[in-house]
Amino acid sequence: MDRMNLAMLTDFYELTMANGYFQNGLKDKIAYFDMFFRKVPDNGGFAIMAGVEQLIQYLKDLRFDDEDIEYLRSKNLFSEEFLQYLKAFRLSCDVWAVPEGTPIFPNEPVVTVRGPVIEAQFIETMILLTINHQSLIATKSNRIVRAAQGRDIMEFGSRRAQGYDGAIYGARAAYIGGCVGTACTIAEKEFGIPAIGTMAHSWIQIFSNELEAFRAYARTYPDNCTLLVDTYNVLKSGVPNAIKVFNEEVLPRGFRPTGIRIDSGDITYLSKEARKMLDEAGFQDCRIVASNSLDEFIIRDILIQGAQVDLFGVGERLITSKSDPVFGGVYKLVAVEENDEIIPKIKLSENVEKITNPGFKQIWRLFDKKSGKAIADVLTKNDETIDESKPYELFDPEYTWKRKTVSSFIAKRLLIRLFDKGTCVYASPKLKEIKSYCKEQIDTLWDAVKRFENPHKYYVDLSKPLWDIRERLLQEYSAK
Ligand SMILES: Nc1ncnc2c1ncn2[C@@H]1O[C@H](COP(=O)(O)OP(=O)(O)OP(=O)(O)O)[C@@H](O)[C@H]1O
Ligand SMILES: O=P(O)(O)OC[C@H]1O[C@H](OP(=O)(O)OP(=O)(O)O)[C@H](O)[C@@H]1O
Ligand SMILES: O=C(O)c1cccnc1
Repeated sequence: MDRMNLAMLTDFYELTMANGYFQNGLKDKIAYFDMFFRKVPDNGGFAIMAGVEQLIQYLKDLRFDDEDIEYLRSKNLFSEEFLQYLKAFRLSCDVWAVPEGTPIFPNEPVVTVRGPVIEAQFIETMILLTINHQSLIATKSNRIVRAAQGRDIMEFGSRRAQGYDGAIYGARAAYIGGCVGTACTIAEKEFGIPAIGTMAHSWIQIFSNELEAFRAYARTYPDNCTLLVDTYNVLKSGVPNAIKVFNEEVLPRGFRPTGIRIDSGDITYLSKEARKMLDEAGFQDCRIVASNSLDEFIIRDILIQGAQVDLFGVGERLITSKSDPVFGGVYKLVAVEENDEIIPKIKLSENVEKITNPGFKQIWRLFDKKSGKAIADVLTKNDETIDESKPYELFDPEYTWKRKTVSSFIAKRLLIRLFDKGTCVYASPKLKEIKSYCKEQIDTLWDAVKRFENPHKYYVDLSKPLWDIRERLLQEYSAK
C-alpha cells in the first residue's frame, strides 16, 4: 500500500507521556519494550505470528505532518519544543521481531524495541494493533485449515469484516494461516493472494428461473463454472439443473464443470446426496463447495458425519475470529540503559502469570535433530548463546524441580533484527514464502500441541542466567 500517515493512530496517553518525558529530561533515556501475549485464542496450543510487514511499513513511514502538529498545538497541552521535536521526528529505534508465519507461544517476546523511551513508548499502539490483528486471524485461519484435513479453505469474509483494513489485512493473515485464496479482490492486487469465488443468490434471482441463470453463467464462464444450487431446493432443482447445464453448456464447449456450492441446510446430508447425483451423471470430478457460517468446529463435525465436501468458503467466523476475537498482545517495559549498562526491569502482579520476564532477551527454539520436532523455547539474555554441541538442561521457571536434559538438538534464534537505529535492515519474504514457511514450522509441532481440546502446553522456559535475574528482582521488590 502507498504511504499512509498513521502517526496520530496512537493512544493519547502515548503523546501526553512523550511530552512529559521531553519536559522531564527523559527524552533520550534508552528503554527496552517487549510485545508478548498471555493466552492463545480459543484455548489453542499455539498462535501464528503475522503483521510484521505492515509494522515495518508503519515504522518506516512514521512522520508528523504540518496538520498533525497544528492539531496537537490546538490542544494547548504540548510544549512548543515538543511540537518542534515531533515535526523533525525520525525513528531511531532498534527493532526485532519473530518472522511472520512462525508458531508463537505465550509469554515470549515476539517484538522487542530498544530506543529513546519517547519513541519506543509512542509506537506501542500500532505495534499491538498490527500484530494482534493479523496474528489473531492467521491463528484462526490455521485452525480452520487444519479442521478441513487437506481440503481447501477459501476466505469469504470481507463483507463481514470489521472495517476495510480488517478485510484486507485479514485476507493477508488468513492466507498466511493456510487459506488458498480470498474473495477480497484488492488483496490479490496488493498482495498477490489468489482472488477466487463463485456466485451470489442474486444471480439466480435476477433471471426468470434457476435453469436460465445457470445457463447464462455457464455460457459466460464455461471453463470455470461453479453453480450455487441452494436458492430454491438443492436436491429437487439446484443439482438437477446444474447437471443439465453442465451437459448442455459446459461439455460441448470442451470443458469440465468446476463445482456446485451449497450455502444452507444440512451440509452433510445435502452434500452426500449431491455427490451421488453428480457421480451418477458422470461428474466425479465436479467439486462440492460448502459455505454458511462455518468454523473449525462445524467443519470438523460435518466431516466426522461423512460430508462429501471438497472445499469450504468461510467468512464471518474467520475474518472476525468470532469465537475468541481478541489477541491480547501487550507491550511492557523490560529494561533501561544506565551508563551503557542494561538494567532489567520487572512488573509485579499478584497474579503470577502477569509477572513480566525482565531484560533484553532472545528466544531460542530447540528442535530435536532426529525427528525435527520442536522440543521447547528458551528465553535467554540477549548476549547468551545455546551451545548445540553440549547437553542443555531445561527447567520449568515456576516448578524448578521439573527438569529435562536435551541433547542432539538444533537451536534456532527466533528474534530477527528489523531496524538498526531507525534504518530498516530486513527484507520481508514474499507472502507465498511466508505461507509455506508457516506450514513447515507448524509441521515441527507435535500433534498434542495442535489438538483443539486441552492441547499440550508447549514449554517456554528461561535460561538459568535469565531466571536468576527474574528471581533477584522478585526478591528485591518483595523485600521492599
Ligand atoms: N450437518 C451439520 N452439522 C452441523 N452443523 C451444520 C450442519 N449443516 C449445517 N450446519 C451449520 O448449521 C448452521 C445453521 O444452518 P442452517 O441451515 O439452519 O442455516 P440457516 O442460515 O438458518 O439456513 P438458511 O440460509 O436457509 O436460512 C450453520 O452454521 C451451518 O454451517
Ligand atoms: O457465512 P460466511 O462464513 O460469512 O460465508 C460467506 C457468506 O456470504 C455469502 O452470503 P450472503 O448472504 O452475504 O450473500 P449471498 O447472496 O451471496 O448468499 C455466502 O453465500 C456465504 O453464506
Ligand atoms: O464467491 C463466493 O462464492 C462468495 C464470496 C463472498 C462471500 N460469499 C461467497
